Parts: sequence; C-alpha cells; structure tokens
Amino acid sequence: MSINKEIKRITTETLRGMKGVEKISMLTSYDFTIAQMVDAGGIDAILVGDSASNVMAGHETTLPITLDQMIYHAQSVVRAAKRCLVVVDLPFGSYQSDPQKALDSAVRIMKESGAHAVKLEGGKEIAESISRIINAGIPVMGHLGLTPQSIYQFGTYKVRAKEEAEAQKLMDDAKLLEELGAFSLVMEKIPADLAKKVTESINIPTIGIGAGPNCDGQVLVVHDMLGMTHEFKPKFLRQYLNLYDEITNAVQQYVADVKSVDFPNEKEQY
Ligand SMILES: Nc1nc(=O)c2c([nH]1)NC[C@@H]1CN(c3ccc(C(=O)N[C@@H](CCC(=O)O)C(=O)O)cc3)CN21
Ligand SMILES: CC(C)C(=O)C(=O)O
Ligand SMILES: [Mg+2]
Repeated sequence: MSINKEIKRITTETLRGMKGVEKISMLTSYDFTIAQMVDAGGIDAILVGDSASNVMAGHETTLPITLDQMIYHAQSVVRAAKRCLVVVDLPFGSYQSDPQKALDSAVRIMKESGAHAVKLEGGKEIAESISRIINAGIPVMGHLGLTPQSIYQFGTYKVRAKEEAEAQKLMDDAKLLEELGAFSLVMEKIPADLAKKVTESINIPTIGIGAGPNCDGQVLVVHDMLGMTHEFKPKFLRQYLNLYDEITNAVQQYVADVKSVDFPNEKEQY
C-alpha cells in the first residue's frame, strides 16, 4: 500500500507476477542523475550493484566496496526512483561470515537507504543467512553462476557451469533459493540452455546477464549499455549508445572554446 497514490510502485510481488507473462527489465544505477533517467525510461527494477566498485570507483574487482559506500549509492538512487523497484547488492564481506552479520548488513541497507530489497551472491553456502534476512521481512534476490565476489576462486570471468557438476549445483541452488523464499534470482554468464532449464524448473523469476533469452528478465550495467565504460565489450553486451566518444568529443570542444575565448560569449555573461 502506497501513501503516494499518483505513481504505482513496482514491488517484488509485481515482479513475481510477471513470470511467464511479461519480461522483466533491470539496469544498474549508482547515483541520482542516472537513476532518474533510468526510472523515467520505464525500467521495472534498478540494481544498485556492487559493480559501483568498478564503474564508480575504478577498482579492478567488486571486492573493495564497503557497506557504507553501497548505502551512499543506494540513498542517491532511492531519491530518484519513483516507479521502479530498487534492489541493493550486499557487498563482499558484509554477509559471508555469519547469518547475524548478514541480517545486520541487510537491515542497515533497508533502514538507511529506503531501498526495497537486497541481493546476495551464492546458494547453499549462505542459505542460513538468506533465511535470516527473509524472516526479518526483507525481500532477497539471489545471484548464481558467475558471482564476481568469488573472482579469486574462479580465476577468470569466463562462462560458468559448463560442466555437469557445476550445472547440477546451480540447479540445486536455484531450487533452494526458491524454497528459502527468495523473490527472484540473477544468473550471470552461464549457458543459455542451462538458464532455460532453471527458469522452467522454478516459480520465481530469473534475471539473466549473459544467460540467453529464456530467462524471465535481463539486467545490464547501465554504463556498459550506454557505452560509457571504455573497452568493456563482453559478448553478452548490447551497446545502445557510444557515450564515451560523445562525452570525450564534447569535452574536447569545450577545451577548444575556452582556449579560443569563444566561450563565454555575450549571452553567456552578466
Ligand atoms: N562495468 C561492469 N559491467 C559488468 O557487467 C560487471 C562489472 N562492471 N563489475 C562486476 C561484474 C563483473 N562482470 C563481468 C566481468 C567480465 C566479463 C567478461 O566477460 N569479460 C571478458 C573476458 C572474460 C574471459 O576471461 O573470458 C569478455 O570479453 O567477455 C563479464 C562480466 C559483470 N559485472
Ligand atoms: C551485473 C549485476 C548482476 C551485478 O551484480 C552488479 O552490477 O553488481
Ligand atoms: Mg553485483
């Protein structure tokens, strides 16, 4: 129930109801200005991803970003998101050690940012933590396949679950997440056939990134699809703009205009 009757908010229940009816669109955002445009574009859900560690802070991996930093990003996005659901990644180190810590971290995100749900990477290993968070009334989105917080265990960002054993574990983890009460599940960089099989075998929506067309929805990093992240072009990415070149060219023009005193002109002064 919303106090603001003007805009109908998309909820975790809305997303659940979209499975098999309508595909779910999701993009990341980390700040107010981008989130405002993503919400206005009609997105179903925004992910405040720990990819902020790469995209916003310039780190090599998602590991360094802190819970405080994730909360700062989430607060900015929540201020802009009028219509879509806002999901926030629990960062590396904020939930893996024990269920109490996981719950405390999720509670901080919900209390301090006003976001609507949290996302955690992993299956069986973190089952107890997922239960604790869900039992506290906080909606949880799962994340299986290429889970970037485990990059030093994987060694590469190559496609996951190509072998039978890992594919079977992913199937089991997906079913477990559903049983635990997760409202949805991200599957990252896995074979399209496996993603299709998982999607057909559970009743919660799957959101794919590099997981083929048979997931219930798709997610991308917004800076990637806008062409802002220089030279990041994995096979699964569709680039809708080339803002890296657009912005670099605009800056070049500005530099030239300042040097030549073309800017500011008579109309641009008092
Ligand atoms: N900007 C950005 N976009 C993302 O999608 C993203 C992040 N950052 N940071 C966190 C994770 C890491 N992700 C990644 C990282 C690399 C590939 C990737 O496919 N990279 C290369 C090489 C892979 C290989 O070693 O074979 C590729 O060309 O596909 C995919 C997703 C997804 N997430
Ligand atoms: C790539 C998506 C699923 C993510 O977890 C992130 O952006 O952090
Ligand atoms: Mg993430």
